[in-house]
Amino acid sequence: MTKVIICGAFGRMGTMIANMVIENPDLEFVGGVDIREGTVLGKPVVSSENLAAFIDQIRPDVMIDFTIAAATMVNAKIAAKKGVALVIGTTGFTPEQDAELLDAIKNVPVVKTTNFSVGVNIFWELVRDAASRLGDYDIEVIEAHHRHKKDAPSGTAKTILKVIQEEVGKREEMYGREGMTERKNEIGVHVIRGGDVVGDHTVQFHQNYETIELSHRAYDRAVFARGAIRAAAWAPTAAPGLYTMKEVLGL
Ligand SMILES: NC(=O)C1=CN([C@@H]2O[C@H](COP(=O)(O)OP(=O)(O)OC[C@H]3O[C@@H](n4cnc5c(N)ncnc54)[C@H](OP(=O)(O)O)[C@@H]3O)[C@@H](O)[C@H]2O)C=CC1
Ligand SMILES: O=C(O)C1=N[C@H](C(=O)O)C[C@H](O)C1
Repeated sequence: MTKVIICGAFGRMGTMIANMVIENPDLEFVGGVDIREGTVLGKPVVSSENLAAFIDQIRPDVMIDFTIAAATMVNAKIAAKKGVALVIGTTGFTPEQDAELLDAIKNVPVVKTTNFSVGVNIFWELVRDAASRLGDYDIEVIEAHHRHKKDAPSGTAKTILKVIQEEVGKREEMYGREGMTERKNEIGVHVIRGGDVVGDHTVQFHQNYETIELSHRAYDRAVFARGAIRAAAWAPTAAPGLYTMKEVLGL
């Protein structure tokens, strides 16, 4: 049985993942980490200050992290120092934070992706294919999320931009437009926040007289949670290193 701890255990993703872990015969939910201490599904939840001692006592195989970037910078480093495999879903890292984190946790297997849904992992490949063929089209990226989301643009949108840039060459990213904004050879990026939108991502390719639009829409956080669970079962079996869902899903 793979022993799992969840960082961000009281959060939207954390609670959903905890409920899926207890339903999975190959995984055992042994506790959590969050800002407040307490319990989730009868298991202890500790704060960052007590995480190292908690790991010594509980000896988890893997920590799943869905928090905020500043918290991951602390908690993932503690877990990696103790040899615990990592599944990281948190988004909103600066490029500097990302580089520092990945260097600090390179001694353990790490599955880190901005989106754990199978559909989005396929969607990124469709976007790559379209961008490789439509490099002379005007490209716009649009994402929408619930009113509580803290980071913008979404991690998934940042990955979309990276994929497009890899195919069409480096273009300036234009975040929203206001005033006199004649279009240049740029990629437009637009962020919508409201209500309980789970996560929508659209890429538009415009040319005179035609538009091609690719969209992914998540209707339930279960699509992310399920992917994180698959990654948690897989990560402790892998050699130390950085992986994405491509390796977990065998894409
Ligand atoms: N990769 C993917 O597939 C997905 C990624 N995400 C990402 O996951 C992250 C979390 O999303 P979501 O669950 O909606 O957010 P929530 O705000 O619901 O959950 C985050 C939890 O982390 C807690 N937290 C804050 N600081 C710390 C800390 N220092 N140590 C431990 N816990 C802490 C929060 O506490 P408090 O509320 O008290 O601040 C909260 O309970 C976001 O970055 C989001 O973008 C989300 C869905 C899918
Ligand atoms: O915060 C969210 O909710 C989500 N965050 C991830 C992101 O930033 O891309 C993934 C998903 O879109 C939901």
